[in-house]
Amino acid sequence: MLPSRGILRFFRRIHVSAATSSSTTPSRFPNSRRKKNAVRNKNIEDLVEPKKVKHLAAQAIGMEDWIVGLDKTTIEMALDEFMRRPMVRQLAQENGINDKLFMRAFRSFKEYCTPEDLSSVDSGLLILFSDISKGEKDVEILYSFFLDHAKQVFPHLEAMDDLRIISDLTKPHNWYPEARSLTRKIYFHAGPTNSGKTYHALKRFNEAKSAVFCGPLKLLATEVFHKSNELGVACDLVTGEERRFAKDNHHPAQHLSSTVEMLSTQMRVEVAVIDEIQMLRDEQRGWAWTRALLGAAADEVHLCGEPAAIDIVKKLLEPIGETVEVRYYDRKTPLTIADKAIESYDNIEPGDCIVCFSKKHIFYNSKKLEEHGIKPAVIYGDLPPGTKLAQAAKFNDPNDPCNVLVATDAIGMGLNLNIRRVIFNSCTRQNELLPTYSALQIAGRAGRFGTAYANGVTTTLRSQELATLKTILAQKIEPITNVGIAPTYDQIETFSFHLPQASFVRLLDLFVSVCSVSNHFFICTVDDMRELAVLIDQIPLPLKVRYTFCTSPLNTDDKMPAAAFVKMARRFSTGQALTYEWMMDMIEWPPAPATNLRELVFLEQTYEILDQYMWLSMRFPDMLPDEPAIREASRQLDQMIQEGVDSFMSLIGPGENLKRAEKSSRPSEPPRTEKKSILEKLLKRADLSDLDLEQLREELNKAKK
Ligand SMILES: Nc1ncnc2c1ncn2[C@@H]1O[C@H](COP(=O)(O)OP(=O)(O)OP(=O)(O)O)[C@@H](O)[C@H]1O
Ligand SMILES: [Mg+2]
Repeated sequence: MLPSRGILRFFRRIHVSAATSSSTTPSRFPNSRRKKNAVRNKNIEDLVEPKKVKHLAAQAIGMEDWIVGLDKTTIEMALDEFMRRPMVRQLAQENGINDKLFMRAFRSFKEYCTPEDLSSVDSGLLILFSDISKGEKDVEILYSFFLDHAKQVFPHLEAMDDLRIISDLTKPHNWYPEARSLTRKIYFHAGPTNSGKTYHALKRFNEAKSAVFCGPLKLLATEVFHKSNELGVACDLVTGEERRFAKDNHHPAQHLSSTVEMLSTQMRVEVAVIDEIQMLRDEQRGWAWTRALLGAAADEVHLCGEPAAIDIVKKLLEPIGETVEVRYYDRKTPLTIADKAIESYDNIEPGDCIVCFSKKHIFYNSKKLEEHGIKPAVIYGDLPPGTKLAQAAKFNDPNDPCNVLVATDAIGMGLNLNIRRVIFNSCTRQNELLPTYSALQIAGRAGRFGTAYANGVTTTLRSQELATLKTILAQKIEPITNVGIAPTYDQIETFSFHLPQASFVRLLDLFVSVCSVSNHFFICTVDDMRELAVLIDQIPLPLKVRYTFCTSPLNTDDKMPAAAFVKMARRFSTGQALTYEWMMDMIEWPPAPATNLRELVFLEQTYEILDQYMWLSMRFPDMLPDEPAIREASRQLDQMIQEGVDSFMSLIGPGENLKRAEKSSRPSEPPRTEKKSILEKLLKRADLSDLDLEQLREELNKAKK
């Protein structure tokens, strides 16, 4: 969730109005990192902290006479007997105290009943112990005292029923009254990549009187925004960080292109397009597609995506009584798998795109290409949008000498680039084999209809991976059975009323551990949101502000942006506005142009901080009032980064340590671990490719130094 993905990496982006209204919009989410929801696997008893129960100050007069002969040992014996009774355990279970909690509560109870000075114990209890020691009462009589004590130790027990009701996420279709007031017509444009799914949905988008497009990427939303306006259909753009108007903010257009997280479920339109609907399955961002599917308040909802999502979409809409009309499309141009891998950079041709899953490999391949006289365009997730667009435009321009692209799978969704051949640098991402749907998405970028190269080809860089790619691509895409879901802010807030002492981090953990979802859903990963929450846990902020801060798409793995995030939260908490001057002072503006990769990464991270400002400014314009000036600074920075990327070769340089640059990059893309020492590999086999030889040369040179 976070997803991010996800309860919650779940929430990556929050709706624009969320900070100012009590909207039921869930929030957040994620960037492309994939993490498991560690919190989800914990039980509530692992999360709650026992509270210390104090003894009463005053005691009943004459107590000493009633408890003559009672001592600590007698009490301990009675308690141990109590603890062993099956009936006691059963009663405890019925009160929500499972075995683990029972033992923790029991230990506390025992400690409470046996202090150094027995007279500080509750007199009613002492009398019971006295009666038990005389055989006048059974130990089970202690249960009500134990239960009271357990509720003081674990206050959540008192509110358990309420907490379960609040965190019941089993009927998410009921969260969207606006959509439920309509009988929506749902169309599913299904087919492989490059089959015209988005094209057909966008046709309806442009024909309609009012419409919203929900895309998976900022780049795609921006493409739709530009294309619609070029067609004469006035269209605004909304992403997490920006709102652009076809005309001006006094005249919002009837058409809106946005990233899926930004959809307002209160906005009534004729047509809603939800692109890449199979993203419902995404561990971090899935919640945003589920929310859009159930919550888009449109007469017609057009879904575009893999046929693997058809059944689950039908199931999700069943309780609402909405039916789905499926329209199938075939791929418009052929896509073939090459017989041979690339093997040598000498075999790189115009229209080639090398797809890598880490920045290190982006840099490595760019360097190699430039050594072979090829100057590639470069696209990866951390680049600012202006740089990405400029690189894509350069690559797409038939008159530009740049005709080779090196990119991460950031290009994997819906984009139309002039690629003839998609070359996989590797078939594994984060040490896991690429899933078939992901490999098909990426390979599907080759041979886009209407581009210079109609016949798409895919292959690998190294021959030993080609068979793996073939196997992956030959597999059937499994139908999607579960979709992501995330709670709304209101649910978290109500939860907090019952647990006023709990910090926000604990609140999140408790929510994830208690909440219930039905069969077709999973809670998106909360980890990214939680990481942000941990950073600012000690800073006093109202819940809604804290929540909003934590739903921002900031990457906490990068130290510099994380530190800036804390400083911004701290300043916010003092009630002082985050001004342009303050921001510039904090980031020591202006930065120097990058002369090496590390400095380029520094610029990217500075950009991330400015981006964070713009994101927060959309939600708290009064506290972050200088968005225009910050945007201008971010534009300048985008330009500097663009120049840096354009002169990649000089940045990488012969002695540049790619590992060091990678270290500062997102660990969402860790280095490949399967890349063993080439010497080890050679020991196992006899064939040697050019790439192997080059790697060997490098390793030997390094060893020499
Ligand atoms: N009928 C058509 N006439 C003209 N151009 C078309 C037609 N259908 C598709 N195209 C163009 O072909 C390209 C691929 O189409 P589109 O982006 O709709 O494919 P898709 O199925 O959505 O692919 P993906 O799964 O990768 O998102 C686009 O540039 C689109 O404009
Ligand atoms: Mg598409």
